[in-house]
Amino acid sequence: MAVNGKVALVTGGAQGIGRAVVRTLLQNSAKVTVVDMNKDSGEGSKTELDKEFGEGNLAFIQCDVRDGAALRDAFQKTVDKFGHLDIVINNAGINNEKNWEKMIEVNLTSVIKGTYLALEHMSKEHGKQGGTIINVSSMAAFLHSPHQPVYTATKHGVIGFTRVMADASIRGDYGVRINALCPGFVDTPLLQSVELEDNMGKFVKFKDDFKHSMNKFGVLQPSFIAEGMMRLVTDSGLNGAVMKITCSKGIHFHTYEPMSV
Ligand SMILES: NC(=O)C1=CN([C@@H]2O[C@H](COP(=O)(O)OP(=O)(O)OC[C@H]3O[C@@H](n4cnc5c(N)ncnc54)[C@H](O)[C@@H]3O)[C@@H](O)[C@H]2O)C=CC1
Ligand SMILES: CCCCCC(=O)/C=C/[C@H]1[C@H](O)CC(=O)[C@@H]1CCCCCCC(=O)O
Repeated sequence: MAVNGKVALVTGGAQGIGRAVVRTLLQNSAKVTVVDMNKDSGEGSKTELDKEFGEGNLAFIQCDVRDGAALRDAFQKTVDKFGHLDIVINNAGINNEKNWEKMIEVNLTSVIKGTYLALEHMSKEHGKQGGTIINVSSMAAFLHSPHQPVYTATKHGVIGFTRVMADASIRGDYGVRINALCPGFVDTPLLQSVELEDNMGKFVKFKDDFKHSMNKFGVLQPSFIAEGMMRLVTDSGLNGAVMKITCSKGIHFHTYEPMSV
């Protein structure tokens, strides 16, 4: 898929990895809607990006992705403003083992909601033109920390759901490619959460273990993750792929044993 002229929706696009991919999409002449709960970050990011890429290419919609009606409205507003939808990146995520029910809602339930809403606006089963979806998981699904049981569970869930939906898209001729992206540690504000009892609960006493892991595995830049995302967007041969991005191996893919049946 060529990106120029395409319309993208990115959840959690106001900062971190999401903001990096929003900027890359704009650099490639896409129209973008940023869906994020943080009004200040979202409006600030829009102001900066409008200065760099001109007005009319970026919309910011304040929305908590857990609010299904608001998320549905954000998708519709995107289509109303830009005419169609081609790319959806379900990126919004948190690290909160203390309020783990909320974390499941954000990291997994909202990714499912975002995927289904994306299909409503892109799938040929709904008379649309096709498109591509990226769901953001984590390397925590392959090399986990004992201090992140529910974060790890949500990221495993994203992979499982994404792989099944990719198969469903083939079987149902949706015309939509659906892939997962699994970064290692990335230099964003999310990493600061390991220091906070409000986020880690009883696991906060193990924060030095995270620092050790970061030193051992290295910390990636958001722009590199955006590079991987753009490959998932543009490579029409990728569906059901699980892209891994690490300091040691760069951008690569997980391979699964073929199913025996
Ligand atoms: N930073 C890292 O080391 C890694 C991050 N990831 C994943 O990448 C994704 C992005 O993370 P980062 O950019 O690092 O985090 P971040 O904390 O820097 O940015 C996350 C963005 O999502 C927004 N957000 C959070 N909850 C929301 C909600 N309920 N509704 C709407 N927006 C919401 C925040 O306002 C923020 O703008 C997450 O899914 C995270 O789990 C995966 C592997 C490593
Ligand atoms: C610290 C807040 C969690 C958000 C960032 C994230 O998803 C971190 C994942 C790490 C998890 O906490 C434990 C890990 O080891 C994950 C990173 C694994 C990187 C593996 C790199 C392997 C390699 O380079 O070969």
